[in-house]
Amino acid sequence: MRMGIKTQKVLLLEELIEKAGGCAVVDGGFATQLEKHGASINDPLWSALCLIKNPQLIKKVHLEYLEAGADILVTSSYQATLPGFLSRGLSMEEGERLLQKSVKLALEARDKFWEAIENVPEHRYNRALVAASIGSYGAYLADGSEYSGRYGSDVNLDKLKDFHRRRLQVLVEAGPDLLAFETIPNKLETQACLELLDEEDIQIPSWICFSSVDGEHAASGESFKECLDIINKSNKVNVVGINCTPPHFIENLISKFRELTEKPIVVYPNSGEVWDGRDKRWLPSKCFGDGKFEHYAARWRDLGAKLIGGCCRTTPSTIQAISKTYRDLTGLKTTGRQGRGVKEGEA
Ligand SMILES: C[S+](C)CC[C@H](N)C(=O)O
Ligand SMILES: N[C@@H](CCS)C(=O)O
Ligand SMILES: [Zn+2]
Repeated sequence: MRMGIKTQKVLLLEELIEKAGGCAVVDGGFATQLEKHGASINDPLWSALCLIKNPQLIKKVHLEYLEAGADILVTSSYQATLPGFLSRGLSMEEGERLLQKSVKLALEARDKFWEAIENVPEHRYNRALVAASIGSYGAYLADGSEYSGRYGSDVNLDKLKDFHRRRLQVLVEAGPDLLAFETIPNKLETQACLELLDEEDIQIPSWICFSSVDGEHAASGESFKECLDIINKSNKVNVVGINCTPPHFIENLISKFRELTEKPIVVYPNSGEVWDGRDKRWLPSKCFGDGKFEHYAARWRDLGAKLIGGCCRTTPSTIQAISKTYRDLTGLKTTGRQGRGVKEGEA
């Protein structure tokens, strides 16, 4: 019997985690790295502006994260939305093409990198997977509400489903390996994502990641128990976790999630700086600063997280450090620039 696409893609993800020694590395702050290269994204479209203005820079950033050792690339579609593009005077077709392009650029970067590396003797990379980013409704609002979950009384389940539906369809048709729902701040949007995955009968794996501003609850203040109880009933969500949340909250949140779900856990926190949605800038971290990200990351792996990376204000050097830490812990030896993926004695 032929294996369904769902099973194939889930297997790809499981195999990747296994090949990486039990914990695969997600890339780091995508928008952050665009800015490091001089991109100006102080705009309602934020990083998605580069899909219009400088798509080649997007590919370059993906390649930098691959080079650093990322096993999973997250696409540039976090704040790429059809209403966002329409409000800039683009047509529906142009908007859909930009969404497709976000996946295409990541797939091209992955294939280019893998072609260059796969025949290099004793290379230590894994063939990366591409996760299509689906930022929350709050990301589209561009008012910082992905960190509060306060969407206003006019926003109900149907409105959130309408907002997400067409983008989800277009991204899936573009052929990513998985879907990454990012900075989901409340239970209502969780429910909307779950219903859409079912209604659209999505056949690729997905993760749902929450933001948290207190290290205990979802950003809205709702309990993670409420959010995870509904996710646990879905077989369309393969992995759950936290992104764009200060790193000093992550240890407690992994332990909490492990009590609340049997699904594998993904964490990719930010640097600890705090986004000021009104002034559109990062404010210095209040509590984070002494520990190094990769030392925290070793602990997150020990606690059982299966996918670990960085979000805003982390860079390829963060990812390279995490990748090296895991390799050392797993007894994976290095050759050349950046080795991962082959156990000592196997090479
Ligand atoms: C992850 S946040 C820093 C992205 C930007 C935000 N949605 C805004 O546009 O203000
Ligand atoms: N994938 C997005 C997440 C922002 S919170 C980015 O890295 O830009
Ligand atoms: Zn972020």
